[in-house]
Amino acid sequence: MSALTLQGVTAMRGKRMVLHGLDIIFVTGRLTAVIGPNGAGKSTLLEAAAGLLTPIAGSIMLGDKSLPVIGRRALAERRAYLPQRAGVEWPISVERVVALGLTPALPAFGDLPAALLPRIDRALADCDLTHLRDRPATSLSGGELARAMLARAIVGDPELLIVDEPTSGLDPRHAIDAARRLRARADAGRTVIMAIHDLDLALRFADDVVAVRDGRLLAAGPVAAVMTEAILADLYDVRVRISRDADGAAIRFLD
Ligand SMILES: Nc1ncnc2c1ncn2[C@@H]1O[C@H](COP(=O)(O)OP(=O)(O)OP(=O)(O)O)[C@@H](O)[C@H]1O
Repeated sequence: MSALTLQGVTAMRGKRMVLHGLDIIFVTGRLTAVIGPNGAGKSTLLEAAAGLLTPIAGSIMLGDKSLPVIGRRALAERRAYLPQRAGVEWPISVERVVALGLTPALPAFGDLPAALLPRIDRALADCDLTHLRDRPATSLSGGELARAMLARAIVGDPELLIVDEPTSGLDPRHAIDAARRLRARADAGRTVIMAIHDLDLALRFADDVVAVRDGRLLAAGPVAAVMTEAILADLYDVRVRISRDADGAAIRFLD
């Protein structure tokens, strides 16, 4: 299992410079939350980390090899990426959508190998989708579809799991379940990276936090070191209070 190391990563979107020389290590066996205001560059950072956006400068290494050296095919077998607005264009079943996460492990033609079916069953159950498995994915609610997309990302048990806003649109029960799933992948030794706006979930479930503002690293490190009132106030430009009680910590944004 391998850490993901970014060195001096600079990236553009169209003609705009969006990431400016980022140095970050995403540690194996840890769940890292990427936080920051809208437009900070979180999705761009995740796309670059997934090898789907090529930086104009800097390097990204998975273990001791850079992503271009690993190559697209081998990378597809080792990492899964869930984009922010994942959607389905065709009315294929939820089960089929989840099975797409196994594509790198599938033969090019024919039915799904029976040996892979238990993995699909497990991912469907983990994301509370068993009762929806035969439904066309195009008929799902936004939150149900988000759960199907998360199931697709985790079904292959990738060593590098990168998810962009995995809890967006989910009700509290399913959001907590999703965060717990990602936590479990990290506990199983995978490198897990999630961009997230729900800071209470980040505080509760993440090990490390990477705070990005204007395409630059504002802070990175263990949750307790980064999710402080001072750093969050600086990051979001709003007053912040973190209150703690027997049930844990909660973040309040003040005017
Ligand atoms: N195709 C594009 N062309 C030009 N600029 C883009 C493009 N895509 C994104 N951007 C810009 O890049 C910057 C970073 O966008 P990005 O989606 O990475 O931010 P983010 O932190 O994920 O935001 P959010 O929290 O709103 O999802 C933003 O200013 C955005 O407007």
